[in-house]
Amino acid sequence: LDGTIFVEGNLFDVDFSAQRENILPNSARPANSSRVFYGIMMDAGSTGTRIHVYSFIQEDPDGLPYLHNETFHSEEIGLSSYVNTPEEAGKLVRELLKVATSAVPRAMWHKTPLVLRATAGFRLLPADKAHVLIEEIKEVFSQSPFLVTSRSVSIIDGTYEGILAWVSLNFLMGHLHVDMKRSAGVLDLGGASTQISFLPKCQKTVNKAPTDHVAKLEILNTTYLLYTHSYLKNGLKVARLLTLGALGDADPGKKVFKSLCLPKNYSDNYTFGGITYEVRGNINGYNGYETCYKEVLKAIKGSVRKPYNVHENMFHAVAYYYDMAKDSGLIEGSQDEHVEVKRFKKKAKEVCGDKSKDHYGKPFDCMDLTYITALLTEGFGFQDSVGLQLTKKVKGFESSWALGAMLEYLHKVRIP
Ligand SMILES: Nc1ccn([C@@H]2O[C@H](COP(=O)(O)OP(=O)(O)O)[C@@H](O)[C@H]2O)c(=O)n1
Ligand SMILES: [Ca+2]
Repeated sequence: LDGTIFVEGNLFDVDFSAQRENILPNSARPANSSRVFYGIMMDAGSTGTRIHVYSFIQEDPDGLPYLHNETFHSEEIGLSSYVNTPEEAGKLVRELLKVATSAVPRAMWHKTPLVLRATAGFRLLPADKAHVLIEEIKEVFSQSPFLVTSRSVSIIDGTYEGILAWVSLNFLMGHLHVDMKRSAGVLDLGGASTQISFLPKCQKTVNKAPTDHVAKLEILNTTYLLYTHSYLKNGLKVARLLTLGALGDADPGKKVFKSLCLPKNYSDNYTFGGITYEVRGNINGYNGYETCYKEVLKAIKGSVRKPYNVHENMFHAVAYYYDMAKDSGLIEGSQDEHVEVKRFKKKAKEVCGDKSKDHYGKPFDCMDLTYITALLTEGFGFQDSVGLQLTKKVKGFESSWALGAMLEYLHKVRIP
């Protein structure tokens, strides 16, 4: 595990196992001999860039640490949208790092690992453009006072993202520390990709899954087989482009993309990943839930796969599942709420059928709610009566893959 590490501009070769000891410093030991340490994880998502500054307490050196505190800040612009202006991406990262310098005590800066993981927005960029952005971020990191290694900045693949979201949620719920049998599945709907992850209870679910839908995960010397898969382009914002038939168009500037999911008189520009598309409602034809449903299936049929027995698990639905439920009034959002799949359908029908409003301000609500309904039922095979736990935070902490990624970086979980 030897590698190269940058510390304040100097280049060293280090043994990461030794480095690991430095990450959990003796000097931070309180009287009760438990150790406190910090870790900084940036989430370069397709629609936002976030920083999580964690402090952990390590009581048993061989066990999992406990999460003590999290300082979180989010900016609603994805670094991948700076595809043609990398210096702007660098500026945003530098800005976000200020959150870390004020959250981590100065004496701990040089021992605190700084990590950024990018998801589907970066996966969709041409490799050379993604590389330039990553190099820009590495440059900003190397100038920071934190502990930066050759592993600090990378694009994670969808399988990792799915596993790490599962680790985060179940870590926060205490299942990893105590009873794995009570683990919950995770449905994560991002802007550009979507993940489903759960620990199958029946062997047949594993046996029937394609090999790339099953991943090994090692926690404290025990190996688990997770069902996990990430569907690139099935995030909410990219699914809009698929529904409009606009994704991958070489010259979208010259075309108008229409959908029966949009209000008839709607006409505007839609920008994603640094590309702008002209979109309109379809004046000809009936626009409502049924016709919209047929359109959104374009994004799902033939790509999203039903696990053998998806009903054996309880699922937490995070990210856009939560945000859309909250924004459309399906849940109050004051705390986590249990919502049956059919309530997404009911809400979609209500919004798509509401001709009294132009839906200006929220023109995509009909498309988005219909897509979520179709993804859950036609895509993953959930029955209407199944309840999902809509989750934003667990015990006050963000339920994001970022925490799992931090634990993986600290070698507390391994993905062999
Ligand atoms: N810590 C976080 C990060 C993102 N999100 C949600 O994730 C969705 C956006 O996904 P994203 O920008 O990370 O896109 P992907 O790169 O995951 O496809 C929004 O619904 C955000 O509110 C969240 O709920 N909590
Ligand atoms: Ca995400």
